[in-house]
Amino acid sequence: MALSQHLSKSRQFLAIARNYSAAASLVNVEVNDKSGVAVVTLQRPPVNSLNLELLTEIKQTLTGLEKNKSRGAIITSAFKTFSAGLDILEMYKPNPDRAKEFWTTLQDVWISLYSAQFPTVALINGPAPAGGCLLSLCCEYRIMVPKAVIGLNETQLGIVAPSWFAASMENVIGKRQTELALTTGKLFTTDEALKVGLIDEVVQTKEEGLEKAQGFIGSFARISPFARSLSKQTVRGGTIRSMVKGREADLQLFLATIQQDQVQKGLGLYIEALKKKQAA
Ligand SMILES: CC/C=C\C/C=C\CCC/C=C/CC(=O)SCCNC(=O)CCNC(=O)[C@H](O)C(C)(C)COP(=O)(O)OP(=O)(O)OC[C@H]1O[C@@H](n2cnc3c(N)ncnc32)[C@H](O)[C@@H]1OP(=O)(O)O
Repeated sequence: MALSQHLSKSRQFLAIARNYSAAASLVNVEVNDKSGVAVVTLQRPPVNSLNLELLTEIKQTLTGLEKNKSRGAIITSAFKTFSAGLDILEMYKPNPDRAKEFWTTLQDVWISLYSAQFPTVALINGPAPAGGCLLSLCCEYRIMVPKAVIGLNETQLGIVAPSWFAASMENVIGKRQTELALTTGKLFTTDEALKVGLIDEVVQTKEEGLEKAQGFIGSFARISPFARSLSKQTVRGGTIRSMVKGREADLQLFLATIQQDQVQKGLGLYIEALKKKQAA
């Protein structure tokens, strides 16, 4: 499709996305007029913790981008935190039906973002623990600001990162580093993340990050989108197939795990600690 035609379609999507954003407003989508690349900004205050509503909007946004054959997407945050990960309140004293929908929607978001046909970049403009890190690991390229942290720190909450969280990290930094990171619940500083390959670039500001992200996506201008996306599928297909095959068992494991007394106690203490931190 010619770029002008494509941009016209993108603008239509933007209009729809804006209308949608106006109604719900947890995700803002802006399509760059020149490049056709969508900047997807998470905006659930205060820390973009991923609750059912935010995950649902992310899922709908990704579906819209895929339908409109997006040229690319940059995922970032409107706040100083990229994302605080899963909303702990979705797992603490949960309503079983909501918990089921919550986890299923998280799985859907992972599948859509991990297998997106268009190029994806995470512009990590602040801390990205646990589910925040997972979102960025689904992308093809990660750009991060200094003085932030990123990692799958689940063990520090007394819970275990599911196998597809671990696989997402392993595909980026390898088995050895993933095992060390997961068993300790390590949160990498920006410098450490760069060293281990968990992120690709460090930028000083979000604006610089947006330019770099556009540059990364622009680097595919002369590559056939068909060949590009099939190559991505070749590399990621095994991980996606195994997640999809195991998703019902994964859901049941999640529901059973969060009902355990020990897990509930741990989550309760963690919530208290977060609140005390703010009061101090
Ligand atoms: C094999 C096993 C299979 C299945 C297993 C089953 C289950 C396990 C799977 C579970 C996977 C979980 C993945 C996750 O994502 S868990 C969430 C982990 N997140 C964190 O540990 C981050 C916690 N937050 C922070 O460290 C800081 O908030 C942060 C650095 C992000 C920002 O710091 P800042 O100083 O800017 O803000 P705060 O004052 O700390 O926070 C502001 C308010 O936001 C609340 N908050 C923060 N994080 C969360 C969160 N994740 N969920 C809900 N609420 C959160 C915080 O309490 C403050 O609230 P108020 O006091 O203002 O009410």
